[in-house]
Amino acid sequence: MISVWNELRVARTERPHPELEYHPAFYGEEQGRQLLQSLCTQVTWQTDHFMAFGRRIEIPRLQAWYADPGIRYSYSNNLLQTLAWLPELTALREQIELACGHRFNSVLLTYYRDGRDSVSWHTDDEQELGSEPWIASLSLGASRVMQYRNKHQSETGALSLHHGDLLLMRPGFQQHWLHQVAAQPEVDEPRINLTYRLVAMDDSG
Ligand SMILES: O=C(O)CCC(=O)C(=O)O
Ligand SMILES: [Fe+2]
Repeated sequence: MISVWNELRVARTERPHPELEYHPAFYGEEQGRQLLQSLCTQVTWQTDHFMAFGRRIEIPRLQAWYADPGIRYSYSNNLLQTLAWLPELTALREQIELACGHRFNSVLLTYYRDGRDSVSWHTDDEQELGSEPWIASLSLGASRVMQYRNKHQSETGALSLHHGDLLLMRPGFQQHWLHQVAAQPEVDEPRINLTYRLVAMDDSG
């Protein structure tokens, strides 16, 4: 597969680093609007929960998980229900694989209904992703800020992710950095983020 990433611009952050590759407007404006619209209505959005201090708390966003047969994925002890691929998501997967020269077998969709929805500091370092994951993240809809901070030093950064932008997180990013999309109460439009991942097959049956 030919990688086109060498033609792309690296994220313009306060201090750009080699573990992020940023391709603004990877997806066209109108094409993106149509995809956003169709995902809003066709995806089986799930409300997930986590346990804290003995209480079951709803996470502040909706999610959906699409993957090849045999792939199972859980985070924070939540096993995500695997849905069968929608044609739109398969087409996008091919486009993204071609652009970045990496294979993906699953996608986590996150629906931020408005600026009150968020995802707090975390790293995508589940065991199933292996030690050196490539994760491709496409943003649709409202612009939101992704912040990241180094796990070992005080270094931080932020990136404004706009409609149609593609961000490739290289191996090393999950190992050394945490990231979050904090609440931005002034945002009243929805946003969908898709993170394509390569998850190891579950052999446990
Ligand atoms: O919404 C984003 O840009 C990031 C989402 C994220 O961190 C994730 O899906 O793991
Ligand atoms: Fe993440």
